[in-house]
Amino acid sequence: MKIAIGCDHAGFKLKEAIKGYLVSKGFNILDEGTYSEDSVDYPDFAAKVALDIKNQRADFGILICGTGIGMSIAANRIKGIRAALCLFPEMAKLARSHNNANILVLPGRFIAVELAQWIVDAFIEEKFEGGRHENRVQKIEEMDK
Ligand SMILES: O=C(CO)[C@H](O)[C@H](O)[C@H](O)COP(=O)(O)O
Repeated sequence: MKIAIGCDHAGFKLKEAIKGYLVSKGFNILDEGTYSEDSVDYPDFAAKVALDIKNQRADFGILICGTGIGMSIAANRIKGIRAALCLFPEMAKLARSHNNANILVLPGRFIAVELAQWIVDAFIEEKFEGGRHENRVQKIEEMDK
């Protein structure tokens, strides 16, 4: 599985930690930056990761900014993207099983590394349930038209 990951300066430290964690578990990582704590604009990195998913260069995306809010707003502007800001593993499971989310968003300034790792694990392991949720996700897709 290939995972695209991106962040702004506020998410850089957590991005590095999550990247190392995923590499140690054998995942193939596409690191779209940023590559330091120098101030940058989160929409630039949200767009890179969202387009990686849209154009099938990666299976899932992970985006990290200070709160996770800016990255969520920006990534969800790209057609076909369902980016979910998750604060607990259960939210990540539901983002996958109910919403078929394709990008996990994390708040770099408000979460410990260990909890973020549990959230990432939950997101990656969970599958979309389909069924009643299929129709709901389809209705979201139709809003793009
Ligand atoms: O978009 C955000 C707020 O919802 C992110 O948390 C950004 O990381 C944050 O705005 C960056 O703020 P800074 O003062 O420029 O470090």
